[in-house]
Amino acid sequence: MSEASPVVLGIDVGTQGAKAVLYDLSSHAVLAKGSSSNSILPSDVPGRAEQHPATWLQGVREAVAQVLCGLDAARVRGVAVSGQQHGLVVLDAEGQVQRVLRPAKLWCDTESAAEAAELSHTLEWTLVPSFTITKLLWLKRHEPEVFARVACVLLPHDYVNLWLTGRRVMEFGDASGTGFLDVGARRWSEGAMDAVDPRVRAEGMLPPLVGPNEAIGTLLAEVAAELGLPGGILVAPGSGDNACSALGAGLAGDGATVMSLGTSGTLFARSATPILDPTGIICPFCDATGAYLPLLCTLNCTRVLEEVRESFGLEHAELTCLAQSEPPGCSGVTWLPYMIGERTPSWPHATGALLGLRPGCLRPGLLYRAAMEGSTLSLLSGYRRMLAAGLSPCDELRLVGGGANNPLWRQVVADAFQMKVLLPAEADSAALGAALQAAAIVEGATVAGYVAAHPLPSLGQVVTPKTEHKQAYEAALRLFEQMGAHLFAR
Ligand SMILES: Nc1ncnc2c1ncn2[C@@H]1O[C@H](COP(=O)(O)OP(=O)(O)O)[C@@H](O)[C@H]1O
Ligand SMILES: O=P(O)(O)OC[C@H](O)CO
Repeated sequence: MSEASPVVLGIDVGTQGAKAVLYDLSSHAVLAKGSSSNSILPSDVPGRAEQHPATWLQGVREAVAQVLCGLDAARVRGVAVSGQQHGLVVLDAEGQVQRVLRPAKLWCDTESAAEAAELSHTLEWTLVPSFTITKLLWLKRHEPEVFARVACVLLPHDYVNLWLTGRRVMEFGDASGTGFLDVGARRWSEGAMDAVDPRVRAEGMLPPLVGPNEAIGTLLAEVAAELGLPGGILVAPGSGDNACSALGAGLAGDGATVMSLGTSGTLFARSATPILDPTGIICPFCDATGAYLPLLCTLNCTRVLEEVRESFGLEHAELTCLAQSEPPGCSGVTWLPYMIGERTPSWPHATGALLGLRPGCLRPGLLYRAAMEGSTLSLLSGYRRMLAAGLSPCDELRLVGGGANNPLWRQVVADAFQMKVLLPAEADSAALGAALQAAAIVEGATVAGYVAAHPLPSLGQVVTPKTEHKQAYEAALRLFEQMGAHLFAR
C-alpha cells in the first residue's frame, strides 16, 4: 500500500451506534475503523422505540473523526452510508435536515401493530409493524396535525444522505423495506400509497428511486468542513444495513447465507429473482447490487443479553466465561426473548418470558446462556419457517454483527443449527459493504462487477457443530416453539 493511495469511507448508522471504516482502493484492505454509540429514547409507552435523527448525524461525526485520526483526509475519494432499515423520518415542505417533524419511529417500534394488521388485510400480504408504511398510517391516525405537515418521507440512511448531499432520494435495497415498493416492478406501488392516504401519491411524499451503481451527488462543502473531509467527493447511494452487510460479508460473490447478531437478528441470502412471500416471514427485499435479498428478521437479539449484562453489572467476557459451564439447553430453562414484541412470528404484543425455573437457577451464567440460546432459537425457528415458505436450505452460515464477537455464541449457533459457522474477516460487514459500494462508484464500476473483481479476504475462523448437542437443542426448540405459541399466538 502506498502512503498516498486513495481510500473510501463506509459508514453504518445502526441502532446502537455508528461505525465507520476506511477502505484502501489499492490494497483492498480496511485501513482503520471508528465507532460511536447511541440508544433508543426512553419511553413509558409500550411498543415505542424512537431516536432523534440528529443523534445519527452526531454519531457519524464521532465515528468519522475517529477513523480519520492521523490520515491525510485528501486521500478520501468517496463515501457511502448504510443504515438501520424501516425507520420513519418525516420532513415538512422546506425539507431541511434541521426540520424533522418528530423523532424517527424505528424498525423495532411496534406501536403500529393495528395499522399493520389493517394494511395486511387491504394489501393482501403480511406487513409487520416494522415496515415504514405502517408507521406512516399510525402517524396519520395518532398525530394528524404532524401528518398534515408531512411533505417527504425518508429512511434513516436517506436522511444522512440528505445531510451529506442536499438530495432526497431512496435506493431500492432500503426502499424495499418500506412496504411501499412494488418489488417486482421496482417502482412505488400506487395501491400501497393510496392505502395510507391519497396525499402520499398526489403530493409525492416518497422520493425518487435510484439504483445501486450511480452516485447520488457530491459532499456539500459545509458538511465536508464539519467532518474534515474534502468537499465535492462522490456520495454513493448506500443502502439498508442488511443489503450493505450482504456486500461486506461477500454474499454478492457466492451463494452463502449470512446471519447477523446485532440489535436485530437477521438471516439472509442473495437471490437473482424476487421472493414474494404472502405470509411475511421472508421479507421481499432488494439487495445493493440490483438483485434480491430474501431475509428473516427478529426484533430481539443482542439486547436480550444486554439485559443480563446490565442487571448483574458484568461484562460479556465474564458472563461468557460463567455461561460456558452451563449445559446446552440450560437444563430446561427457556427464555422466550420477545422483550419488545416480535416480528417473526408476528407477535407485536408478546413479552419476554422465562420458563422452567428451579431453585437456585437465577445464576448470571445460566441466564446469560438462556438469553443467548433464546435469541438463537428464535432465529432457528424462523429459518425453519423460511424453508417451509420455499427458501432453499443452506449447509453453512456466515456470522456477522456484534454478537459474532462472542465465541460461545458462535458455538451455540453452530450446534443449534447443526451447521458450520464461518466468520468473515470483517465483522462490521455493513460499514464495509457501504465502503465497497463507494469504491465501485469511485472506480466507475458496477457494484456487482467491483465485488466480483475484488473478492474479500478469505474467511477467518470456522466453527464446527458438535453433533452430541443436536438433541439438546432440538428438544429446546420444541419447548421454545410450544411455549411461544401457547402464550402469544392469537
Ligand atoms: N462479546 C459479545 N457478546 C455478546 N454480545 C456482544 C458482544 N460484543 C458485542 N455484542 C453486542 O453487539 C451489539 C452491537 O451489534 P451491532 O451488530 O453492531 O448492532 P447494531 O448495528 O444493531 O447497532 C452490542 O450492543 C452488544 O449488545
Ligand atoms: O440496528 P440493526 O443493525 O440491528 O438494524 C436493524 C435492521 O435494519 C432491521 O432490519
